[in-house]
Amino acid sequence: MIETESLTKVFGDLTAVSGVTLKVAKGDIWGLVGPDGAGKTTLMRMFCGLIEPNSGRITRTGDSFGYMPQKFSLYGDLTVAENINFFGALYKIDSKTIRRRSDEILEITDLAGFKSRFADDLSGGMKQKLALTCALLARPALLILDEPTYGVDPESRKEFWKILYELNKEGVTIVVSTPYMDEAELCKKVALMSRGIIMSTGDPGSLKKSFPYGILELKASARDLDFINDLPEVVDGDFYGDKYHVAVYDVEQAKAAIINLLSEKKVAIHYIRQIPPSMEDVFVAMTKEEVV
Ligand SMILES: Nc1ncnc2c1ncn2[C@@H]1O[C@H](COP(=O)(O)OP(=O)(O)OP(=O)(O)O)[C@@H](O)[C@H]1O
Repeated sequence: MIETESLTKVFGDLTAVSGVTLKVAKGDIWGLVGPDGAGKTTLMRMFCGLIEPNSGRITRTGDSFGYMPQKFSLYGDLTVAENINFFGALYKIDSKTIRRRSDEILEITDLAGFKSRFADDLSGGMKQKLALTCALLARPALLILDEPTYGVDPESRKEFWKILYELNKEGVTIVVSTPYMDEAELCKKVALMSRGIIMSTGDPGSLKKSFPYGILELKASARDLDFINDLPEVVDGDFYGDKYHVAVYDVEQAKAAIINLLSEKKVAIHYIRQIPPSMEDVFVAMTKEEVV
């Protein structure tokens, strides 16, 4: 539904999107995953035709798409129903159709009981659901969502993703950007983006499978373990909560080297074990490779 070739967008001396070639197929839940400033919003704006690339090519098939920008402007002093009517009118949908469609969508998004509540009085998660409801009014075959769950609590994020899955089952192709790695796991296909570049694309399962390093999880008595990164056996190490994840070339060799080093430094090891890589492990290691 979207295909790009060597898409590049420059702002002054900053290349926000650099030579991006990708394909979003019909039926995808396609996730654009990367940290703040990676270039996700800029790329999505080009998907929507809101900004022009400096070079490269983009084609989007199908004429209907819904877009939920990162900063969606709901009207706080209008109710849920009034916001829906307002956006429906913007899409030039007649009021009877708006009512019918919004009733259906509000059922899916679980907002049916809140029609007369002012948008300002909704929780963050509910606001996002209302924004999604508005983006869905035109019944788009393609939905482009820019960080729809940013800053939303974990429970509401889960609910939001459930809705995305339902919509996808009904045939809506979904393009969604997120800085959250746990959400990357939920996509059918992901593109990992850092500093304007797409580092890798694929389904989360195969990205993890083709990950070239082993991951060791370590719990030890020290708060600072970054000296482990100096070992030649180690690709990269970082804290994940109270555990330390270390990407390594060879699991057994690295394990022995780490145990040795920690014993020299008199740091007690609670445990060290190999674990399967998460999307976050894959992303972090790829970002490091890119810097090197
Ligand atoms: N209109 C603009 N003019 C100048 N610089 C811009 C403009 N839009 C984006 N940028 C810069 O381009 C880079 C990528 O920004 P973009 O918003 O696309 O990233 P992002 O991945 O969506 O991150 P975020 O979640 O913070 O929005 C950033 O360094 C940003 O400051």
